[in-house]
Amino acid sequence: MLKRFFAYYRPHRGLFLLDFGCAVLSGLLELGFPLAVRGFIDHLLPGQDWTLILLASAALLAVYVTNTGLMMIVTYWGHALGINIETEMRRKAFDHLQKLSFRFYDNQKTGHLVARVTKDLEEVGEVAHHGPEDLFIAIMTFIGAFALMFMVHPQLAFMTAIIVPLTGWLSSHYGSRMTATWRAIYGRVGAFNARIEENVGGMRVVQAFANEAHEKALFAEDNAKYRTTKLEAYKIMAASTTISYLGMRLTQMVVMIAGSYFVIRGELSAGGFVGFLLLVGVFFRPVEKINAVLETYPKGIAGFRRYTELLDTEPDITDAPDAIAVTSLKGDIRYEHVSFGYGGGRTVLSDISLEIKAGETVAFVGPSGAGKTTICSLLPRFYEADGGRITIDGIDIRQMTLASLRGQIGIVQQDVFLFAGTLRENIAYGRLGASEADILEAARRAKLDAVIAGLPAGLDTVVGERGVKLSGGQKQRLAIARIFLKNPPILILDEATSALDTETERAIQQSLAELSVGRTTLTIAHRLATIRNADRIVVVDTTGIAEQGRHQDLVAAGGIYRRLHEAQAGIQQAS
Ligand SMILES: Nc1ncnc2c1ncn2[C@@H]1O[C@H](COP(=O)(O)OP(=O)(O)OP(=O)(O)O)[C@@H](O)[C@H]1O
Repeated sequence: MLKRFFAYYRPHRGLFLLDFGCAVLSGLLELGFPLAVRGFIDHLLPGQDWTLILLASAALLAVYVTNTGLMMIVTYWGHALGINIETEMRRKAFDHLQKLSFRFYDNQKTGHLVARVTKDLEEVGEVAHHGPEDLFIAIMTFIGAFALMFMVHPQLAFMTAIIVPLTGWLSSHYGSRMTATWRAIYGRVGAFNARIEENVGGMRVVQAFANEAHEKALFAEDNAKYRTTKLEAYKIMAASTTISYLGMRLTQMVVMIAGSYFVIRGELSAGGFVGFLLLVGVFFRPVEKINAVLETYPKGIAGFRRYTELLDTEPDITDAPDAIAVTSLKGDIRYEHVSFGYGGGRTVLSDISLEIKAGETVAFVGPSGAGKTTICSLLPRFYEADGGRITIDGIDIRQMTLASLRGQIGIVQQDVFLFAGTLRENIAYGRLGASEADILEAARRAKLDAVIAGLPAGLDTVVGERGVKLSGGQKQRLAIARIFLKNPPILILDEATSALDTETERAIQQSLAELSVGRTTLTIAHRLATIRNADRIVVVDTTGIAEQGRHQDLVAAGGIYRRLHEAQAGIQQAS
């Protein structure tokens, strides 16, 4: 994992060396300070020469200014290095999300995924900046301070060093506990992100059912779990900082007593004594650093693990190495012995074979859950068939690049997803970069022009999140306009109008019929009246394709379709 982490430094080698070099230099200058104090007390004070004292002070000032400059470089460029790495990781994570299939998203919570790309990577960025530098400086300062203490007074130095094993034990003990706790915290953050996301997204349902109290209780549970885990982390943090503080003060006491003894015996100068006490402070700085590291490292490591987990999720639907980019397909579709299940051992489609001619309109009907939507979802490869194959114009769809295949298929669903931008942006989603004239033409063909003309901001009207500011019919029209703009040879209309009132449905059906002209159309409808004119009706039930043919023929055949037809005709008469 470490190797994988450091690979991200490669493109920023120069920046890393600059940051690292400056940080090391700054650490060395800090290390020299106690020695300067020793020299000051032992050599300058007795001489009482103000010229020398002022000269030495000026030299010290120069060192301070240099160090300030170094620290500025480290603070800015070090963080720049961190954010560069974080940005690269975030780009990769987001790119990877685009490649993962419906099957992956079926099993994910949005909030968890959002946390991975935002908060997790922020922590990784922090570690990327501070990690190697802090560790190196901690070791350098530790060894450097000890060497200097040894130089000043070896016996005192050994007494101080007794504390070293304690420090080592502290860092490894608290380090592993903190990593585990931070992992848990991230899990909790993901859980309540998901909870908030779902609550806000589904607020209309929450309020419609007046289930606010239920939602509050669920959230309170997640929030309390987060609090408990965070308190656990703070407990570890408090213990480690207290112990290291106590360690330092105790060592200083030992040095005070033993140092006084050596000064009285004339074995240590006054300057050496003060310098040594300052060195004890420097010696303990790595311990403080390690405490800081204990806080940031585990967060970063936990974040990086979750990031790599995401990157390691192999996309299950990808382009074959020899896939071809298809353009202008005619739209002859064949399902050959296709089988499929969503997992868990249940087969949804078993040995389905079906041929649809270019330009033909085929309607799928049948009981709920029979697999009508599933049949259509396999065509753009939203899911991959487990057995058999699907071809368009004789080419296996797995031999086409995903982007080009999906570029040939337009989908209008009952639940239209709109982005929070303007009408213009949402229509242009059908063909990014389309001209104003093309967008207006598509809107006209989808009979959205009257709606646009009635809006003060016209095409620039903001539709609200998921298009909440539009009516169901308007959203459908927008979805149709998108497809007019995209102009694909194949259409999938998935229960596109079943949620609309009869009049709007009729108007939209007319637009859909216009959209279908000259395109191979697969349509799924619950209301048989809307598909009566289809070239062919395919009846799907749990056994597969039960019957197919034109409306009149199927009614005459007296099978499932006839029963469905009579049931619906009965309902319509009754209402
Ligand atoms: N993403 C999914 N993951 C797991 N199972 C699924 C998924 N989507 C559908 N199913 C299951 O597959 C079966 C077929 O579903 P499908 O949506 O294709 O039926 P349908 O005929 O279109 O139904 P409806 O008319 O109610 O929309 C159902 O039993 C359903 O529960």
